[in-house]
Amino acid sequence: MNAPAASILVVDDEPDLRTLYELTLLREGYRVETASSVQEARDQLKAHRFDAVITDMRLPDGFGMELLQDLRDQQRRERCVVMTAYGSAENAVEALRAGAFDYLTKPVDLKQFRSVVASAIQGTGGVPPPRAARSSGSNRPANAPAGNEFGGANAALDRLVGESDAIRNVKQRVAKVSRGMAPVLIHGESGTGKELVAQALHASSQRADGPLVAVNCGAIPENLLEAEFFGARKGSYTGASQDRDGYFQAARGGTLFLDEIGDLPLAMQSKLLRAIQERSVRPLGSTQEETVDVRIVSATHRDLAADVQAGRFRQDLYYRLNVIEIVIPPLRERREDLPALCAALLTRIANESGMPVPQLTDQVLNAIAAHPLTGNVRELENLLHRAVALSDGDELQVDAPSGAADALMTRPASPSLATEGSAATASSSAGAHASSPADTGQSPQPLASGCTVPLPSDLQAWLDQQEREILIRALKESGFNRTATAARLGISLRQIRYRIARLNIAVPNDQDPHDDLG
Ligand SMILES: Nc1ncnc2c1ncn2[C@@H]1O[C@H](COP(=O)(O)OP(=O)(O)OP(=O)(O)O)[C@@H](O)[C@H]1O
Repeated sequence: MNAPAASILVVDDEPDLRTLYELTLLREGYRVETASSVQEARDQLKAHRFDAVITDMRLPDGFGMELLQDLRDQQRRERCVVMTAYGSAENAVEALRAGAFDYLTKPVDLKQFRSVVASAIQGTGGVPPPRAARSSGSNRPANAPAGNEFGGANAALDRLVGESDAIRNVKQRVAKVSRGMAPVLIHGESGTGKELVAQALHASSQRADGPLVAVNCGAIPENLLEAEFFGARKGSYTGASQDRDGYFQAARGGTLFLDEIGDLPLAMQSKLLRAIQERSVRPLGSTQEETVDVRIVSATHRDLAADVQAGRFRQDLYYRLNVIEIVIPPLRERREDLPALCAALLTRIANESGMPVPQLTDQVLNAIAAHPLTGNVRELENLLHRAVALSDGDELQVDAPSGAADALMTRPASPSLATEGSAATASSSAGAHASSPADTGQSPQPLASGCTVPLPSDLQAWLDQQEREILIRALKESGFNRTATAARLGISLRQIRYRIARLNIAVPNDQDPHDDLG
């Protein structure tokens, strides 16, 4: 039995245009009703359910936005596409922010019209005609739930670990805005999970079966940007031996994730803006425009508003990309997520290396929490990778943060500062009192008075040098016996080996009988 074709309500007060849209849609195989005013549209919506509503913005008795508002207030399933006058970017952005699925600019390009309608009815339950389904670039049957390829929308959201209010908000926002075409700008420091959020947006959208193309805008040489983004025809530049698609073409029917968007040079920003506005691109060396149906998600760690002020980023592009903003706060502002994140990351790391999941004890958690983790979840992930690599059996060995190393270097005589537990003293510097685990994650304590260490211009090199000198001294004093040196400094054998290797210390043949263990 064939499912009924998708049904669409077209609202426009100009009879000629209404007829044009109606005929176009009927020819595509949809069922179509029309209305010429807000009131007529309301009557139609009272009497029928549709899959999509396409409405002009200006109507004789009100605005298309009112219909959009009605649909939202009544929690109706119809997706709404708003038609706005050419050049009124504000209206389009306002409509998207208010929950419109997408917008079209007048005079409407019929090819674009068909493609936008096709993507609006995807996943609504209404069946798109075969031709429209093809042009949308998706292989998924119209009524299949979104998110199949990535294990479902929920699975994608579950990968975003954290129970803090901040992460909860992020997840709610992803769930709310994923179904629609509104561009999303994700803002967060490096390593906070921007790419993960982009993946969740894609997987929760009706485009989940289409491609997700991720581009690091800062990593592409400037002279290749245009060809990489828009494609190139054979012979259009030296080395272009055949036609090739760009990111826009590759992302057709899916999502284009533009990471580090703030790194895009100004000239390319203009070209990108044009592609987004026109929904079409012209490959290098081609005379033909190609329509592209992609959703744009971008990300940045920069303050783009400040970049706009400073003239480094185009205001109109910022406005276009930032229709919906998702902010991911740094890890230091959501320390309560640490236990869940550590557990999830450890499970992932252990599974990847085919080993049992190590135990996450309070002591280990405290040692991890002692790190300021300015590199956010990525740094946490690296720390756990190292902890697993250095672990003695089930026991995770968490590196002391460099602040603690500082304490270790300047007070080698105090064994209590060099024990495993000293990781919790991360935030205290030389001479400062060891803080309790509850102090973790706070800003570094000031140096105790009387400490006259000159400020190094390269902290890491300085710390390494101190560590090196201490290790060499302790090794010499124990006759280059690594086990004894490790015991003397209160660290494990594995850790001392790791440090000796890291600092490239040449140790004469060690006759330590334990040394070849592990
Ligand atoms: N909430 C989270 N739950 C689970 N894993 C996370 C979370 N946030 C980040 N990660 C993991 O941390 C690592 C870094 O995340 P991601 O690459 O998404 O960050 P990013 O903000 O895009 O970084 P950058 O700006 O440096 O590109 C990834 O391995 C990711 O899976």
